[in-house]
Amino acid sequence: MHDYLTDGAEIYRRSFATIRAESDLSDLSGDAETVAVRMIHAAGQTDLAADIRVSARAVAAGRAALRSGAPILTDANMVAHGVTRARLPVDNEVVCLLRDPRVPDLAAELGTTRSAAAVQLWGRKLDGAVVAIGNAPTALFHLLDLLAAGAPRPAVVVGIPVGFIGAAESKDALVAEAAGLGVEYITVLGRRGGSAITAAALNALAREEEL
Ligand SMILES: C/C1=C2N=C(/C=C3N=C(/C(C)=C4\N[C@@](C)([C@@H]5N=C1[C@](C)(CCC(=O)O)[C@H]5CC(=O)O)[C@@](C)(CC(=O)O)[C@@H]4CCC(=O)O)[C@@](C)(CC(=O)O)[C@@H]\3CCC(=O)O)C(C)(C)[C@@H]/2CCC(=O)O
Repeated sequence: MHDYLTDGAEIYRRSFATIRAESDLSDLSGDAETVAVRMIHAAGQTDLAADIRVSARAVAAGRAALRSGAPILTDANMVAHGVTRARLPVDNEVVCLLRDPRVPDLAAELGTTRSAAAVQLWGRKLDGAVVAIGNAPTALFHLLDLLAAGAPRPAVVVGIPVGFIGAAESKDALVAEAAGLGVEYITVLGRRGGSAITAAALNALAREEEL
């Protein structure tokens, strides 16, 4: 028999104590810190803190949007499935259009990925929404292009795509362009990111709690 911890609450307690002991969270404000802690928890990497960037009003804007019933728009089904529905304040709609039947033709027409084409289909739903891009760099680039062209403003962009091709660049563009576009953001600079970290950030926005 292996000797290991089986009490879920105690696993969480020790986990968050370890994160707080090993992470330098000093650059993050109070509400950003609680979101960052959940992101670090999902990544299992305490040095993630150094790369996390949260714009000044991102957490407040995201929480207010969710309380007022805004939808969550995601690039990947993995992000959508990671949202803990019980944490959502008003049973907010969680939307991923990647499997919409219009997507393959639209992607071919636009000459881009299915992930980016699905973003195009968000349309007016973008207005005041909580956007979460956790997988596809092309989805984040396409969103920034749509916003620059005058698309409705989401309340916050949780933009944390992962990978080697375009991920760091798309997140640098988000940070550089957000103020000019009038959007709040939560991101992780560099190659790291992904659906789990993004879903964790959404779950932290969905319910305020001290960890
Ligand atoms: C280039 C792509 C990347 N995908 C990565 C990592 C993961 N992707 C997984 C899965 C299951 C999916 N990835 C797609 C989004 C698919 N991935 C791509 C694209 C080819 C292009 C996106 C882009 O570059 O912006 C993309 C297909 C598209 O046309 O948009 C997915 C839709 C593919 C599919 O199954 O059809 C699918 C998402 C399904 C869903 O959740 O809805 C992985 C689980 C990989 C695997 O299956 O082994 C993994 C998940 C990572 C995560 O945490 O989300 C990268 C690394 C992001 C990479 C982009 C950058 C790079 O460096 O290559």
